[in-house]
Amino acid sequence: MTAQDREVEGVEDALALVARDQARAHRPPHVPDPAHATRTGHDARDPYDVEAAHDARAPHDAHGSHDTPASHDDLVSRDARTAPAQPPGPGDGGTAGGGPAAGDRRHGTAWADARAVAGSSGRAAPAARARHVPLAHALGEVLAEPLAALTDLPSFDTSAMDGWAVAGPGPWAVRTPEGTPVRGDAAERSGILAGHGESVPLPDGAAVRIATGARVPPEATAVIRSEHARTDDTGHLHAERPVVPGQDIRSRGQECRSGEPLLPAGALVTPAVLGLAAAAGYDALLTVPRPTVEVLVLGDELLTEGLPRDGFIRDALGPMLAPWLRTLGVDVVATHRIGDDEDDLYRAVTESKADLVITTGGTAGGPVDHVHPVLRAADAALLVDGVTVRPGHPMVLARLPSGRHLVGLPGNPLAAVSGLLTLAEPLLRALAGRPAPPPYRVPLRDEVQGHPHDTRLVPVVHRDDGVVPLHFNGPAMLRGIAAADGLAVIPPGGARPGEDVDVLDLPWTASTDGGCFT
Ligand SMILES: Nc1nc2c(c(=O)[nH]1)N[C@H]1C(S)=C(S)[C@@H](COP(=O)(O)OP(=O)(O)OC[C@H]3O[C@@H](n4cnc5c(N)ncnc54)[C@H](O)[C@@H]3O)O[C@H]1N2
Ligand code: MOO
Repeated sequence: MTAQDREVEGVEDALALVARDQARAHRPPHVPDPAHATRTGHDARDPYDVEAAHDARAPHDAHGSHDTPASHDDLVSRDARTAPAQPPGPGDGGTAGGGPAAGDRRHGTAWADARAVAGSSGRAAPAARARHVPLAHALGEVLAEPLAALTDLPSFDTSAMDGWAVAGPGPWAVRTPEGTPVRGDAAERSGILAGHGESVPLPDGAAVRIATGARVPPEATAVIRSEHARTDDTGHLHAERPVVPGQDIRSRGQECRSGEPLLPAGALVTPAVLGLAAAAGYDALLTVPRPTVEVLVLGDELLTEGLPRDGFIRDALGPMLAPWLRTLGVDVVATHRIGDDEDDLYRAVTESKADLVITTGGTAGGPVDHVHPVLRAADAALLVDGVTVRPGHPMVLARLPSGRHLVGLPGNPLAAVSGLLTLAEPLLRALAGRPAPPPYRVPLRDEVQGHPHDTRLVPVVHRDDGVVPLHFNGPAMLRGIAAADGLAVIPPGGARPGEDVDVLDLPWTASTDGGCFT
């Protein structure tokens, strides 16, 4: 690990903490007013107005030249929408050199199909060996077997209050836990405490001082709270309100019986699950290990610090991906920066021991775009080669001969986010044994223009009356997504105001996701 890599790790940890803190709020606190985010002068124009127009001129040629001037006529409004072109189904089993998935760069796999292929490829991966881990290390993993109670809970009849255990009707003769009559202060001090062994049975007409959490003596019929009873000089206890049999006694097995299933296999181990498991008698849990991921950031033009200069730009993906991935419950083993060198990339890909290698950049057909040549040389099977989604259409999913996976994210930063959510997230969820969050739809507040044939993923922010699409959503821009709390899935042809659209939550806004525990 280089000094730079170590520095990046530090930044990532800090961002992971920010993510965790933000997960506590339903929506991120920093989300600006969408009116501001969407309508601040002409710079806030949807950049897709330009880039989609180019794409619409040559919608079937992801890698062709885009030299036609932009025209507003090329955009497709929802009203004018015709039935979207049916892209081919997901390819599977092609190789990087050809085959059903590899060949059709002109269309690519439909967005929903690409996600399904990624998920099923993760599920089909050789099952990661579940193993027992101490409770302290199980947070954020997934149960590989149901959590069954190892004991009754509570495991004995327990006093729910500080007070007096009594048997039968009162008044009661006060005694010590051992059965000796007692009065005055001595009676107050001689009670049954939590953590003490079983005391002698309490005969009818007797009372003994008892603490919250202590074992109720056999034959006791109720517990009376200290504030609801008084003792007299003769060593008797008097209730100051009616006593209901069983009151303030937590009876053994009230919460569960030994062997009773408490949670199903596949449940995420949250802090509450750790507490329940400990209460139910567990020292260790059988869990699916977190998938491991190695991130390879490609590009000779990337700087890791300071201002962009002389054609160099800052690496936006190195600082973003590892913490984002950690919110998905994975173990990011390293983020490495690799120049535009094919041999280095080949070595890094084929020597990685991670379950998933994620590359950034180099997916297109430029002179130093080495992802496809390396996958060919590594004899990888291309499961998804291009997706009909904007941004991000050159994304790629491959399975290496070792059975490990590679996701190639396009270099444009928002395109990389699109690839992350389209391919990496469903794959990693499946590898981790985690269920996908239930899909949900929300009305769109403002119209979003569509691509004629491709799905669009557009950063949005939730408001009471629906989701508001944010501008600055071009493939190279992170300004929109940084202010967003979700990505709206815009079907080919676009969506009108009020139309329901699918929304993908960002992990730091989905507090039920479990992603904040990493
Ligand atoms: N002739 C064509 N060229 C391109 C097409 C096309 O269809 N025909 N598609 C464009 C689209 S869409 C995308 S997306 C990109 C994908 O390119 P690559 O995956 O090969 O990525 P690069 O060329 O390496 O980089 C693209 C862009 O992103 C910047 N970049 C790369 N890495 C980072 C990073 N870590 N942080 C910030 N920015 C990064 C890079 O400097 C480039 O500007 O291809 C288009 N080209
Ligand atoms: O539009 Mo590219 O697909 O920049 O992602």
